[in-house]
Amino acid sequence: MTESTLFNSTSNSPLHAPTVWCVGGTDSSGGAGVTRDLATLCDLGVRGCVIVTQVTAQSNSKMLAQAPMAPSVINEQWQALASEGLPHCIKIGAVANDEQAFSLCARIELLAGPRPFIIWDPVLQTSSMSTISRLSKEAIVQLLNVADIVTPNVSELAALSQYFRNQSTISSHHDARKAAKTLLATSNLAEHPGAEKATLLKGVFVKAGHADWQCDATDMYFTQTEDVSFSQPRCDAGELRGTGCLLASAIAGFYAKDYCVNDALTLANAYVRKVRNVSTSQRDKFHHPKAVGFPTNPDIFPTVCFKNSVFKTSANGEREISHQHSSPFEPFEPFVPIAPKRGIYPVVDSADWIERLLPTGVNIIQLRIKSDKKDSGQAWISEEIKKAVALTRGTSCQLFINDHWELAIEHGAFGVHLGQEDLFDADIKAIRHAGLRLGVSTHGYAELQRVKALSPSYIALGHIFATQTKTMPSKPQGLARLKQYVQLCADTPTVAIGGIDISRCKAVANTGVTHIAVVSAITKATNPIHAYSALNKEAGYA
Ligand SMILES: Cc1ncc(COP(=O)(O)OP(=O)(O)O)c(N)n1
Ligand SMILES: Cc1ncsc1CCOP(=O)(O)O
Ligand SMILES: [Mg+2]
Repeated sequence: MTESTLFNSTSNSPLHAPTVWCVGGTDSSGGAGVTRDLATLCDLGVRGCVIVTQVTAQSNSKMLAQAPMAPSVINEQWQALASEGLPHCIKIGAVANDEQAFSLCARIELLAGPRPFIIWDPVLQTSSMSTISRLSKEAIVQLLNVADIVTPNVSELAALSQYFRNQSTISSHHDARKAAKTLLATSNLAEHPGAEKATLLKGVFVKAGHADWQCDATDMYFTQTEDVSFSQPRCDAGELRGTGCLLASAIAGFYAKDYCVNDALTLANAYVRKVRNVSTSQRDKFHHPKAVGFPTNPDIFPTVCFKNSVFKTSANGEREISHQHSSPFEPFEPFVPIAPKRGIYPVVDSADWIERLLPTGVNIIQLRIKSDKKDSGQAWISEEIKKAVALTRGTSCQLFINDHWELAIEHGAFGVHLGQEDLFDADIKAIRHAGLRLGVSTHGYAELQRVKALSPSYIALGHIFATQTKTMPSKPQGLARLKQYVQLCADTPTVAIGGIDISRCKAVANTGVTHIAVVSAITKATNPIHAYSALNKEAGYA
């Protein structure tokens, strides 16, 4: 076959079923490499395909022989797969040598149309300390420039980053961050003028495995603008083979299942914990991962912490961090939960609406005044909040104020509702101290695991369906995920929001969510009072 017919046979449309191509070496012992990748993907219900870069003859403790594939054999495997359509994700593991790396990168760069997400797990050595990847600086730069994320452990991060900086050891979070930022900087638009933004390295996920300075086991994810950490108590129950491959292939699998990157990282962390818990309880010297399925149990999920950097460009054009917002929430006393009675939660934009809805007996309501009305000025907003507080005082209606936490405290509202961004700026301690309740928005696993550390009065989960009310940066979550989130929230009350109307509210209530928040289903109804009662009844709350 000629080069052009090979490429003509490539379908650019992604395959329908979640699919991951695993590029890497075989491990005859079954502990690591593509052998491990396939077992992980199968456990997660994802189709795994392989492109073998080398065959290794190894036992649990020894490497006996290695045979790298010729680049032409790698190309043939690639073409065989590509003729059936592209996967959602390509996970690259051990690449034996430069020749293989250059050929793979050329394949990836030639992909037209929306590219699969590319995870490079830079496996350099086996756990028995045999080198399985010898790459030059040029090959590393090329791989960094085709990958979306790279997932080194601390030793691999040190080995990769030594080419680009003076320091080669990593013995603190600060070192890890600096090394990761160095890798991110190699993927630079200026050096690749033809490159589209979407093809640049987005993040470096540093696996906690060899981070001996940590008390907890904390995986660290560094992007250009954000640091995210995923912490679990360290698990001393023996060593498990192939955890690096397990974690990277789980990330690939969850991404292929259409989870956003931060959620795929959170789920993969929980998955590895579950595998560890189950697989290391036996008495074998070498533990091999067992199939455990999709993670659902709250106990195995990490605590997630976000740190956002705000950049400023200096006079000489260099971008530097001007300050950072962080959210390592101090251990708070839990916020008082909302009343346990399940119900419809109207979200409205004026005190007049609250006055109109109060006679229905509504027991939770939110005043959400956004930008168009903000033009009326801070004084107007303050007046509206004051009126709303006065209207609900002495009633059983729990009034939450969206965004304006200082005014909510000033006027003595029942509670405040804050989104993820709001949490960086709000004084959570002051809200807690003033005795207000706190509701928080989340849009997936990572955010949920972030806010659980706050012990809020309720956790909002959204958006469940497409909504016309607000432009959302995330995808609709749907009912299946909502059900999983409700389970993860355990005893904390939950609120579903986004695109919920009378035709959907029964199915939403059936997920076990304690409250259903609606904007347009009430404010755009011909008869809002009737709409409120009908929603409550349909959900089975009345
Ligand atoms: C109950 C409920 N859930 C989610 C939101 C959204 O809050 P946030 O993410 O801060 O976005 P804005 O409402 O401020 O646009 C909410 N208000 N209420
Ligand atoms: C404020 C907000 N946050 C997430 S979805 C949403 C709007 C929900 O409005 P609607 O009920 O009309 O879809
Ligand atoms: Mg907000």
